[in-house]
Amino acid sequence: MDTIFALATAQGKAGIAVIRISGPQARRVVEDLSGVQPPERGMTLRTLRDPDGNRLDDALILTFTAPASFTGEDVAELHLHGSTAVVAQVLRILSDHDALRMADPGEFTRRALENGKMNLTQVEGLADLIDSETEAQRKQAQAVLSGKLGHLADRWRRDLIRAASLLEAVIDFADEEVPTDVTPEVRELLQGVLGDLDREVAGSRIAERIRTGFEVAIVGPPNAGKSTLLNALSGRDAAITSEYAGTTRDIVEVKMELGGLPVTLLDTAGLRDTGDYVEGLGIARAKERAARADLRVFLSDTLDGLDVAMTEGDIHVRPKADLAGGASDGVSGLTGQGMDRLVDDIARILSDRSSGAALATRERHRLAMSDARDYLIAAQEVLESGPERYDIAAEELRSAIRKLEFLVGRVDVESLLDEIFSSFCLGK
Ligand SMILES: Nc1nc2c(ncn2[C@@H]2O[C@H](COP(=O)(O)OP(=O)(O)OP(=O)(O)O)[C@@H](O)[C@H]2O)c(=O)[nH]1
Ligand SMILES: [K+]
Ligand SMILES: [Mg+2]
Repeated sequence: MDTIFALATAQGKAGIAVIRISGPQARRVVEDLSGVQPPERGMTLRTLRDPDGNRLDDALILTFTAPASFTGEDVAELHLHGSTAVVAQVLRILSDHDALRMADPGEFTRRALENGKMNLTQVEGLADLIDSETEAQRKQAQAVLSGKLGHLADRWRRDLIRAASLLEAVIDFADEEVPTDVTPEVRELLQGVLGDLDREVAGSRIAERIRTGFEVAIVGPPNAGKSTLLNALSGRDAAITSEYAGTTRDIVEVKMELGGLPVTLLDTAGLRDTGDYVEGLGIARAKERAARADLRVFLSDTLDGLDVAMTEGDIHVRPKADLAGGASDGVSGLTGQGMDRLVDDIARILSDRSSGAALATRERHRLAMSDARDYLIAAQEVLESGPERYDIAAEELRSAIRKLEFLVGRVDVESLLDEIFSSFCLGK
């Protein structure tokens, strides 16, 4: 096994930079750099030198011994002064060391997976945690990282293995008197797992949304003040505004955090009949994206003639509240009137929906679980036609079990790994 190294902290100037080294030669490398054998496990302050004895930096060195480390291998961390020059020089010296090579993206985590330190869903949770930008994303990623989805899948798997072995026992008795009727217990086990799977599959789209962000589209007629509102909500001049109707054509997207949730706000072209070819293209885009968005904010006096359907949970708010006087319940991007309430409304609607979020946060999870569910439903049907067909029911159960094993990465994962790890950055 190669010993690998990489900068674990972000590129650029900082108080501290951490270089991580993992593999059988980790301690030897530290000894070469510091001139002293590091403790098996612990922390020391040492001066690092290049092979010619030139001082590189004073570093805090952390050492871990296999298997009690992140990767499950011997690991050393060099906590350096976070100067780009120091980091560049130490990385250069490490590259020249014959026992080392630079890690591939995600390689530390891949080793952790291969050494059984985490399962596949936890790896995904870790990637999400590193990417998380909002409170909801952080909490969701930490739940996945803590192994909750994996534990759930393991419980389902145990129950299904129990059900399959009950059926197998009857099959083995084929020509003799069957000791007991196993159907009730198998039925109960299948129902329990199916109920859980239904709930997880149902909540997985919302969970996926928390991971990737909710889309909120602002729609309305031209000159309603959509772009002005987007700018006010995002606190920057993201979209062009003007008194000319038909200013916005392309969709303008702004990512922001609303009530702890990740939201991408969409500004869209004003909806109207137009003879202008390019404006017409913009309006077609507006309609298409608005229809796909998770939530629409209709900024308009009337909903008539907009040609975008208002669905349950959407918001309708009157524009230019400042012109209507203080009593208006509308919103004004120009003065800020009504904006707090609009933000609260959006956040409340999205967080109500988020309460049903599953632990499954990816399409991969959803597909594995709904496949498992299909096999279980098939098994249920076959089960009711009696012991003669138990062998078929057992086969369906085994297929369901394989899907759950796929979910946590017990089987058939090689093809998945490259895809998952390629999304990691270097040093993770
Ligand atoms: N009084 C008042 N004027 C506003 C308000 N919001 C926007 N305006 C003005 O209305 C005009 C149109 O604003 P925009 O933000 O460009 O409107 P829009 O809905 O994006 O327009 P299109 O992109 O053309 O569809 C500009 O002159 C804005 O300054 C508001 O809340 N109150
Ligand atoms: K305009
Ligand atoms: Mg606009």
